[in-house]
Amino acid sequence: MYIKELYLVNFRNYQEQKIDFQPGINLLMGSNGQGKTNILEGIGYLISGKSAHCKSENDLIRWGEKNFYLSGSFLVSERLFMLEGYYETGKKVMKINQLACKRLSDYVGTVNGVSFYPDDLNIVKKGPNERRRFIDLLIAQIRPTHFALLNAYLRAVHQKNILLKNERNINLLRIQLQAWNEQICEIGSKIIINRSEFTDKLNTHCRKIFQSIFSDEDHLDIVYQALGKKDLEQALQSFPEILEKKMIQEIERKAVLFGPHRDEIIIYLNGNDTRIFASQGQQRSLVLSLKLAEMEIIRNEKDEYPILLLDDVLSELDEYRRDYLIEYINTLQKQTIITMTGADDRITNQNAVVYQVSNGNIRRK
Ligand SMILES: Nc1ncnc2c1ncn2[C@@H]1O[C@H](COP(=O)(O)OP(=O)(O)OP(=O)(O)O)[C@@H](O)[C@H]1O
Repeated sequence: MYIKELYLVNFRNYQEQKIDFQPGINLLMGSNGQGKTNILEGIGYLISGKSAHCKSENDLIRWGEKNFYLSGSFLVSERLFMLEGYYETGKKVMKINQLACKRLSDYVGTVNGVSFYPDDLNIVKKGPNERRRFIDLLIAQIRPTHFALLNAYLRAVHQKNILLKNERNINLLRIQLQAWNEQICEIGSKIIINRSEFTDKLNTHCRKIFQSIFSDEDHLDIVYQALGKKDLEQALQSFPEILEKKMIQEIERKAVLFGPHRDEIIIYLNGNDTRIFASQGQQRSLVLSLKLAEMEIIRNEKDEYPILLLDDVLSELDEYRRDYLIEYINTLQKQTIITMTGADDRITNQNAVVYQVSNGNIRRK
């Protein structure tokens, strides 16, 4: 699959810009702060219906403007898809082939992409939130209903929180909490099952990739701990019981304390938690492995490689890992869009199309 054309209006530092991409390697070159990452952000937004970096879509609107519009034509299994995104405060419309989608779960998954930004290091370095987000986004690309499950689950948790804060009658509170717990259990179990399945897939691919970019002797293990349990069946069986047992604690604290929104995904390298013990270089190689594993998982499920978006990551890697990634891109021969501040012969020699990005303008070289 690949993006043929991108059109942006009032998106970040672009007033109006159209870009034609080629199916192979596309290099966006320019100095710092010119708008290279913003192009990847635009493509990523069209693919996922979400921003990779901004919590509020208002931040994506060009300063001084009231809305933004994006459109892209994509080729997927030789079929042409036109994706569009429009946003103004309080209104968001995502369209596939001119039809507006009611829910994000109706929109995602049409086109797939894997992006690698320098701050993706947080997937390994930071808390479980980042790893849950990573795996949830991966699942949603293949199984868009996962987004619907997450939304339904978060709504139930939100309602339960309101109840815990406001209901003073303890008997009434208990009855209502039981009803919410049943819902949380039902939806939460489906989320846990999806995450567990995809953690297994990640484990299989990531292990092999990490060994090839690091060393054969290193053993990687990604463990999804649902509800604090390492065993999936045990977690699912004990879910209702845990919620029942913890009810008193939740009433005392007036907050929802347990459920898959708190789950951990721990990445072990030779038995040690990589968040604490891996070196910066090992953490980078690990993120690279996770991203390339994501490529393989999507390819296996969709029979096509996703679009690869790389934001200035070559400069973040040491020479060996950089060579590995360049070799990967060159042999992959699929669409890759890379941002760089300076030319790298090993990429520019590979029939790459080069674009010069300068202050919100793009020119093909
Ligand atoms: N909402 C916005 N409206 C207008 N300009 C914006 C907006 N958000 C960010 N910018 C501008 O976009 C530019 C940053 O663009 P971007 O991050 O794409 O740069 P870059 O070329 O990738 O830079 P670097 O090489 O430093 O990563 C900055 O000049 C910033 O001020």
